[in-house]
Amino acid sequence: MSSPLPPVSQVGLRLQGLLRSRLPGCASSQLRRRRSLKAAAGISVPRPRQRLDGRRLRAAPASAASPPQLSSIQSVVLDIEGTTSPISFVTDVLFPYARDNVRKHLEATYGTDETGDDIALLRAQVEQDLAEGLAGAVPVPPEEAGKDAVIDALVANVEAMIKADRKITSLKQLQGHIWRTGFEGQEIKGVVFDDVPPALEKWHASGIKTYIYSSGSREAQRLIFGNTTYGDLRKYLCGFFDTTVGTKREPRSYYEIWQSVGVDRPSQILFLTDVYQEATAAKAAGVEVLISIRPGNTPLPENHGFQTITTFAEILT
Ligand SMILES: CSCCC(=O)C(=O)COP(=O)(O)O
Repeated sequence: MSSPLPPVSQVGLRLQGLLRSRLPGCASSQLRRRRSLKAAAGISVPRPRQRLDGRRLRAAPASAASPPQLSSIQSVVLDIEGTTSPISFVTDVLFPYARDNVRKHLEATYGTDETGDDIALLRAQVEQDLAEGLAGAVPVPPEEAGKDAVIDALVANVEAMIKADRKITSLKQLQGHIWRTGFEGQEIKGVVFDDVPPALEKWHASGIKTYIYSSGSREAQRLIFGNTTYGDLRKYLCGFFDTTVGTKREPRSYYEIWQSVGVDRPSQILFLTDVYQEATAAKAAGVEVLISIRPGNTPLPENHGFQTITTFAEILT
């Protein structure tokens, strides 16, 4: 499963000589085949946009100390918090919204299948936390104790989980459902850095497939990218991965993503993250990694050994 990365000096940001006959975005080879069949039958097929040529793919000279090469990248996988979006958007907007609305959400949706699933996942997590003696875990009484007692206990657990910034599926799934109300009511807008939309658009146009891998649930990811201050960016994205594929600090998760993305080698995937442990896990799985340095991010360990970027514009021009 692992394939060693080239030395940092050889890893770079120039996406040169990328797939010569790519269709824009997420089009599969099956779609490519359908296009050529239709073309052969004389049916008019919209032409994919011209691939980027070498000149347009040159790395931005200003920010890259030594112009880098990532000549075989076919897919880009993006972390959200600290990479596509400011950490403050997550910690100062999303998390408080979930904390402030968890009780209201549970009260309004108690008895629905969706919330029943959310509660079952939370119960299982709390039982595990209690068995491990985790601080902040509160027993959740059985349903017979009544809706109010169950909700009181759930709210206490969820508040503790949010405070501890736990990246667990049970919390993330519920948060996504709470955020949905905020996005639908336009109380929340997805925030991405200015350089993200143009990069997504250019990668899409050049046939590079871009995916999101976040601890936030896939539904939450779709809400964020579907409702950004730049509009709906989902048209540039080919898929979403969350903790159901595994946690972001385990190499196995990146192996699973590689299998789903479907490229020949993990080294054809570029993962961008701000978290050193995630970068290390991805690298161990043979995936190429760049670390994102954004305002407000946690400083990296000294001698971390990864190449860094401060804007996606360093990966394209
Ligand atoms: C779907 S975005 C919400 C972000 C979130 O809940 C989170 O914990 C951030 O995780 P990431 O893996 O994007 O750093």
